[in-house]
Amino acid sequence: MHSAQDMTDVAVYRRALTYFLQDRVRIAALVAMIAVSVSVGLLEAWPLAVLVDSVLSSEPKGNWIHSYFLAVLPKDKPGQIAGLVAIGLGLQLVGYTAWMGRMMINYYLNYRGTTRVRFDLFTKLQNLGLTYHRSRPQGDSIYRLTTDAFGPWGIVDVVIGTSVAAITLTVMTIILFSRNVSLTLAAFTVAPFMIWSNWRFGVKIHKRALDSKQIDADLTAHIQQAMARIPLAQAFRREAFEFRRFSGAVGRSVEALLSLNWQEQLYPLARDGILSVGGAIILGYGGWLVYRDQFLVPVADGMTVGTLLIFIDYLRKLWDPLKWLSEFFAKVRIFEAASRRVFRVLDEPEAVVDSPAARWISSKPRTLTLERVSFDYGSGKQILTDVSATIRPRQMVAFVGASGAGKSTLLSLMLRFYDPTSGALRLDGVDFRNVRLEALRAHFALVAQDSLVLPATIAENLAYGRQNATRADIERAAEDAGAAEFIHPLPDGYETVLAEGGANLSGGQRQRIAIARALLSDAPFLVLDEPTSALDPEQERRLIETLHRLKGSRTIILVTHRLESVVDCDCIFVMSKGQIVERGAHDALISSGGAFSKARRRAEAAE
Ligand SMILES: Nc1ncnc2c1ncn2[C@@H]1O[C@H](COP(=O)(O)OP(=O)(O)OP(=O)(O)O)[C@@H](O)[C@H]1O
Repeated sequence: MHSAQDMTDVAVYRRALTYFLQDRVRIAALVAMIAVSVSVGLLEAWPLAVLVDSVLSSEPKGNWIHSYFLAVLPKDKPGQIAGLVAIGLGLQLVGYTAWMGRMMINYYLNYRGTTRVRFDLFTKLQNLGLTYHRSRPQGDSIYRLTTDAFGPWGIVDVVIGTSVAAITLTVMTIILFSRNVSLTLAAFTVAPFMIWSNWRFGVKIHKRALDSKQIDADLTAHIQQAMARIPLAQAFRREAFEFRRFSGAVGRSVEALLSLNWQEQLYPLARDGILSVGGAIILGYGGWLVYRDQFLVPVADGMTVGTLLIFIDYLRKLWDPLKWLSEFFAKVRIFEAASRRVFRVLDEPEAVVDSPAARWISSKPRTLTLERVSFDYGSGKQILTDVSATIRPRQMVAFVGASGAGKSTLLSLMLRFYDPTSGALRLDGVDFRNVRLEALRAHFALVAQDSLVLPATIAENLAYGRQNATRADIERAAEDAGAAEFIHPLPDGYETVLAEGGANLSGGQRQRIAIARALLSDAPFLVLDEPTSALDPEQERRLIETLHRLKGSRTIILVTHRLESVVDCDCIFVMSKGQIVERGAHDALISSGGAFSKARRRAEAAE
């Protein structure tokens, strides 16, 4: 399959259509509804024409269309009048029903198809690696999911609408020409102006509406960022600066809206102006033709009042199909661009994928081996170089080293957020790349540096990694992580709802929630990135005790700057510039007098 970048337009349309193929029956129903409502629209004016020309006239002047109406009407005049009223009402009723059916099927197809697009896109975004997500603002993915996802339906809708418009216009033109060629030509003198104004306003309004939407999205993002920056702005007295930025964004939004409103007001003005001129031409010229054919030089098949009424009605009905036709290219381009943005993400290669040979392995304590692992984030700058290590089941090990040494990067490889550029990570000798991703990740419970908490209850936060956890499990994990002591005094306890980003918790409390969440998961490896950075010495001591207690049941991999917390680890890996430069138990490292012992001495001196 071609990637979205080099897909031809037709290929994009075809791909858009695939999202609606399973609704073919409904698409057929939609086309049927459209056919009914268009036909009713074309017939609407005929009962009046029949009434004027064939029923009320002393000399009936109807044509073959009239004869169809008359065939179903009674022979007496009152009966014919009543019959035409009934037909008129019936047509209205059928027209409204078909219109309603058309709109409901349209909504249904739109929402169902767009939901499928969104499901695909959401799943893809979830599978795309951190390299993708970190290289783009979050707003980009949100925009694709919320707005661009409507692109494929937009294409289908425009293609159906334009095809119907072309057919309607053709039928209307044939009927008009069959009634009177010169009046049809006169009526069509306003068609170029209709096309021009539809094209001009259609494109402008559409573009301005999109601009305005984008500017509003920017404004929302701006407000979100400004709210998050309030403490910073207050601390650095930047309120006036923030206000200027905010008022600038609001100003742009107002300007965009005004510019859109202006075009929205001009459009009906232009439309009504053109229709009035067209109406005047038909009334003037058509009126004269009726006078000529009926009174001046009467002719059998001449212009009648009824036909004039049809012309006046059809003039208004020309507007919609011409609008569809004149806007086709502009509209389809916009939806095509939106669809391409969706397909581009769907075609994005996934950095980390299950290979066909990947197999399922059960989650249990296993030996983790790093075998000459090297890695760079794609910029060419080597972050890890030839890192080798073996971590046996139920060991507690620590990675220590200066900031930027590559410790967190190494943990990311353990969760297979990335694959190494060379070398391999193995579980019981099996290369990570040969294990199903889900099975692999089930081995690891991560406490990341940022201690992410969700805007949900504390209990839901803790059970995020283990849906079937009982209240007893949750409380035990909270107890072990030292979180229970601040949860219990809360009025709603475990049912307390946490604010977005955990704003109603201290940094240490957030960290303990994240630790409890990891403890609650069944994963045999507990991977902790700086778990004690926000804890006070007492809390840190208790957490280390908990980790020691867990040592017998799980493998613990700790990344820390707090060297006193690694004293009892089975092995300490000292990292520098992406390499392991020392390794061993605490006492052995101290007695070797290397980098670790120097750092430990410096830390003790600082205390
Ligand atoms: N997503 C990324 N893209 C590019 N470079 C990155 C990315 N994440 C980290 N780096 C770089 O990789 C190097 C190692 O970073 P890493 O976070 O692994 O170090 P660390 O030892 O965990 O540091 P700290 O102790 O401060 O957390 C740093 O130079 C950092 O700038």
